[in-house]
Amino acid sequence: MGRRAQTRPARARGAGVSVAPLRRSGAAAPELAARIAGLDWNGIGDALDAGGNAVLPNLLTAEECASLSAVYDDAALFRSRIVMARHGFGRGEYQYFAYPLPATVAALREHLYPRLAPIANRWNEAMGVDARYPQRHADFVDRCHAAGQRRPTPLLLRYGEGDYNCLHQDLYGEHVFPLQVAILLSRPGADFHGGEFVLTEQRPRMQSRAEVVPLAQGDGVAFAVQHRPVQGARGVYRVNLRHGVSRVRAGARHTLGVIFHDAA
Ligand SMILES: O=C(O)CCC(=O)C(=O)O
Ligand SMILES: [Fe+2]
Repeated sequence: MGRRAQTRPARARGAGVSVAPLRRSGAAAPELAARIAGLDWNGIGDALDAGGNAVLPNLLTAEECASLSAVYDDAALFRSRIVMARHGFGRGEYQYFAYPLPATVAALREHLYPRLAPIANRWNEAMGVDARYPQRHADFVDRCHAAGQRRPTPLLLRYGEGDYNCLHQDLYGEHVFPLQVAILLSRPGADFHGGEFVLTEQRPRMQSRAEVVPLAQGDGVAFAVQHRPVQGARGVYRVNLRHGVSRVRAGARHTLGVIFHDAA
C-alpha cells in the first residue's frame, strides 16, 4: 500500500526568510539531536499511550522548515514523485527522498527512532505482536534492507489550494515500524488556511473517532502507523488508525514525513 498527494506548482515561499542550502550528508546538526533529547519524552509516551498521537513542539526551526520546503523543486534529491489525484490518494503531490538523505532528514530518523522504539516494543508486547525493534535505527534499516525493503520512505509533501490527503496508512512491506512523525513546514494562518492534520481510530465493533492535531510551523506529530493497544475492561484490544489532511482552503502547505521502515 502506498501513499498520497497535490497538483499545482507551489511557489517557493520566501517572505524574507533566508534559505540555507540543505546539506545532503555529513555531521547533521548536533543541535537537532540536542533538541530531540530535550523533548519531554515521558509526556510524549503518555500522550501516545492515551490517544495514539503526540505533538513534538518546535522540532525544526523556521529556517530549517524553509530550507526543506525549498528543496521540493530540486529533483536530484528525490527518487520518485507521486501526484495524488492519479492514484485516488487525494489532491496535491509528494516526493520520496533518495539516499543519501539530506542531513536534517537523516538526523531526524536517527535521533527520533531510539525514543520511539521503546514505545513500539511496549505496544507490540501489549498487542501480542512478535516484532521487537533494536535500539539503533541503522540496525532496523538493515533488517528492512535484508528483506528487500531498500527504498527510502522519508518524503516531502506539497499542497496548494483545494488539495487534501485522504485517510491512509503508510505500509510498504512486511517490516513496519509502528510509529511515524510528520512535521509541518509551513505557517498555519499565514502560508495556508485549512489543511489540518487528521487522525481516525477505528475501534472493534464501534464507530470511528476522529481527532485533529493542531500544529504550528516546525512542530511534529508522532502517531501510530497502523495499530495501537487500548486497555479495555476485558483486556487489551487493538485499534486501527489512519491519518490524512483536510482540504487546504488557501495558500500552500508543505510537510516532511519521517517514516522509519523502508519500502519494497
Ligand atoms: O501532510 C501531512 O500532514 C500528512 C503527511 C503524511 O501523510 C505523512 O507524513 O505520512
Ligand atoms: Fe502518510
